Amino acid sequence: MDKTFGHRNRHYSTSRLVFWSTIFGALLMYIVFRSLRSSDSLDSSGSSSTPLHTTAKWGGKDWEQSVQISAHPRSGSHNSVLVTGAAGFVGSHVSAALKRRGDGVVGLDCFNNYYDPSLKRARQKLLAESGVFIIEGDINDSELLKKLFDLVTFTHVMHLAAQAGVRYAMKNPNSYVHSNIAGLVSIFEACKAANPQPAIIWASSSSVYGLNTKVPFSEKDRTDNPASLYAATKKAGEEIAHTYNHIYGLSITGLRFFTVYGPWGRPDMAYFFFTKDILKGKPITVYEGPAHASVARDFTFIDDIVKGCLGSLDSAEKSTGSGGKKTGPAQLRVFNLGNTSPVQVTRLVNILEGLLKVKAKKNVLPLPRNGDVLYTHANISYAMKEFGYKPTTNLEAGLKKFVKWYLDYYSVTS
Ligand SMILES: O=C(O)[C@H]1O[C@H](OP(=O)(O)OP(=O)(O)OC[C@H]2O[C@@H](n3ccc(=O)[nH]c3=O)[C@H](O)[C@@H]2O)[C@H](O)[C@@H](O)[C@@H]1O
Repeated sequence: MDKTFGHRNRHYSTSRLVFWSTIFGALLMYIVFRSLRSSDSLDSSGSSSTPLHTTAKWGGKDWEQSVQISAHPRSGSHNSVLVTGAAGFVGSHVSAALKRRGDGVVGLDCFNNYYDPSLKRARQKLLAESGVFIIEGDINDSELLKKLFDLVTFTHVMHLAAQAGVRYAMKNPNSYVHSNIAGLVSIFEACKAANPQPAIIWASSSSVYGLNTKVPFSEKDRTDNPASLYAATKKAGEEIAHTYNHIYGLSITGLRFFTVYGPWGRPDMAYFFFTKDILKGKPITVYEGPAHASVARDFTFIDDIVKGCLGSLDSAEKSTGSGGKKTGPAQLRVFNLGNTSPVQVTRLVNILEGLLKVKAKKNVLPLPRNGDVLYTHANISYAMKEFGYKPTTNLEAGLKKFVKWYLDYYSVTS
């Protein structure tokens, strides 16, 4: 009886083992499958993990040589610029423009999977062809930054690496703190310790104006009504800039970009995925404000933004610190870089329909409380006065260039 029971018991234990092994195996496969999926680019539902997947490859003799060659200015220029986020939308355009005019340029990018990394790789390839080397690494890697500043005397840091996107901040808040706050501090720390210290130009955002209703937005306006965590991290960045300027004598210029668009743009932005979805015949969601109020943006074309970035770099004064100590007051500026001509999102859709020759399937929905604001409009007189900033591309002309690029790029690679 005992034996039988014992045997039955053993049999029961074996089947229990098989049962639990199967469950455990299935669970393991599910976890592996999920982690593989999350290393793909962000899907439209925005499901993602924290932190975003990145790549880091640096160090060694060949690497050091590539950095130094890339940093070397051509005759006529004395600038060696570190561009963070160089494989990103604005970063790649700015790197190319700096290189074209003879500045030495070293890029830094973590190639994370917030959106399709193959687009970042394609930008990297183009930049490599024009002699810009992009380091694969994280702006939070202080060891890497130290090594870089030991290798090169940077005259400027164009800090464009960031966690972008207004609505995604609700899905992955920590990625904003990691890149836009911790990452910014890490860059400032490296710059403060460098000798001589570089001047810093960095990307803030029009979103710092948040729920302000007085338009056009001026740099003199208060910015203490952020509508998204993204905006709050950019606003925090502006305050952090103030302290590094005040304590260490770093020359710092913040640029408040207004909804930048154009060729090689960001797939997470509305104009980009509207184009994709309209071409596929998929419905798009167009937000509207209370009482059917139109939502509008001061859409700014990338070439105008590049001119603004170069203008602010060229007008930046030197930092005054040395050996981590301030020796005198240093420049601290914030500029709006917009188009100063807001356009309704419904109009943006009409322009795309015309360019793509496809009618959009529109779902009009009330603006969800997801960080979006109703309206943006830049007053650009300060940038105009300081370095002659003057945008010249309207939305029709800019979207025409974007659509041309989009059709070329995706028919070649897909
Ligand atoms: O100006 C800025 O500083 C910001 O501009 C953009 O943010 P946003 O203006 O929200 O750009 P999109 O996400 O492309 O949205 C553009 C417009 O389309 C609307 N939209 C967006 C998505 C959608 O499905 N439907 C829709 O109507 C939004 O409400 C918004 O009015 C960038 O994504 C931010 O990284 C940047 O900092």
